[in-house]
Amino acid sequence: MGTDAGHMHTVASAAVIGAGTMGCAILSGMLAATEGPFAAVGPADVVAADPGQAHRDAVAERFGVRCVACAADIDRAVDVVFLCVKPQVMDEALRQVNENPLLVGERMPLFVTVAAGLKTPTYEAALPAGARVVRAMPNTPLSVGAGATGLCAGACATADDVAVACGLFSAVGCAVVVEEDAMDAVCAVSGSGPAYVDAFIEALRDAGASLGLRAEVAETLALQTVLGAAKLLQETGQAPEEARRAVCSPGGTTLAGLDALFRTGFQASVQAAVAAADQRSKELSA
Ligand SMILES: NC(=O)C1=CN([C@@H]2O[C@H](COP(=O)(O)OP(=O)(O)OC[C@H]3O[C@@H](n4cnc5c(N)ncnc54)[C@H](O)[C@@H]3O)[C@@H](O)[C@H]2O)C=CC1
Ligand SMILES: O=C(O)[C@@H]1CCC=N1
Repeated sequence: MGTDAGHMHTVASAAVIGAGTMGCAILSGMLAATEGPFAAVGPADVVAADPGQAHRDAVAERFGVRCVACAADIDRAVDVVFLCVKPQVMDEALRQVNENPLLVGERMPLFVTVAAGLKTPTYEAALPAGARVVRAMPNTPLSVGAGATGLCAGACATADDVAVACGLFSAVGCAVVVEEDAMDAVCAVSGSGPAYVDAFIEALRDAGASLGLRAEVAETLALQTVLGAAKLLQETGQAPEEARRAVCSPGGTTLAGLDALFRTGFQASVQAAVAAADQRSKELSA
């Protein structure tokens, strides 16, 4: 990595191992970045590795980056390697990284992993001693530039390494740094969170349909309401409690609705969902 005048490390080249949903979101973020550590990275500086020919063709076409079948085939040294394969095949992907002297030689890249459940010591044990690892837990809205990512540093990662990883995830949403023991909670809140919000939109749509709205109309209204409520909070900086009160007229419809929502256990349901996901994340990483 080079150092610019502001002493912030800049990235000149990167590899993405696993060009699926997350890998493509990361490719898109790094190639679109006009500021931050990835600002200078262009398609010619990036290589993607994926065993799926269809994936490779799609990625080459969409991003104009070079594609190879696996990490062992990467034919250049890079500054950062993003590990974006499923946890179940991470062993194999790391074995292929280890087969490549350009990736595990004297000048090792920074490794940034997005796999759920696998802890940084797992990577540090699989890679040569001294490997710098940053673990990230993004979510699916990353692919539309609106991700929420929690990150933590492995034992050998430097503050600059964390800043580099944050720079990427901030380009496609927001990024927060946490201790590794908080990663299960991050997974439970924001990693899995888009699915809870989807379930809420489904429920709001179905409730509207049960009142006689056409399902498409109810879905359009439910979706835009969730998007709009989140945008209002983000743009005004209001607390959700405050924004919620602004919707409520005394003796009006919203208070009647909220009363029923809370009486029937909405907060307890969300609490239970996050606790169950946190527990499952702990089991998966045990
Ligand atoms: N989908 C989600 O909501 C989230 C996923 N994650 C993590 O992101 C990682 C990737 O997930 P997705 O992108 O959703 O999966 P995906 O299935 O869309 O992409 C994985 C890609 O890895 C490729 N692959 C398999 N073996 C490989 C190998 N040895 N070398 C190179 N590529 C290989 C597959 O062909 C596939 O294209 C997972 O570890 C998951 O835990 C993290 C946060 C949220
Ligand atoms: O469901 C899962 O296990 C992964 C982690 C966060 C989102 N998807």
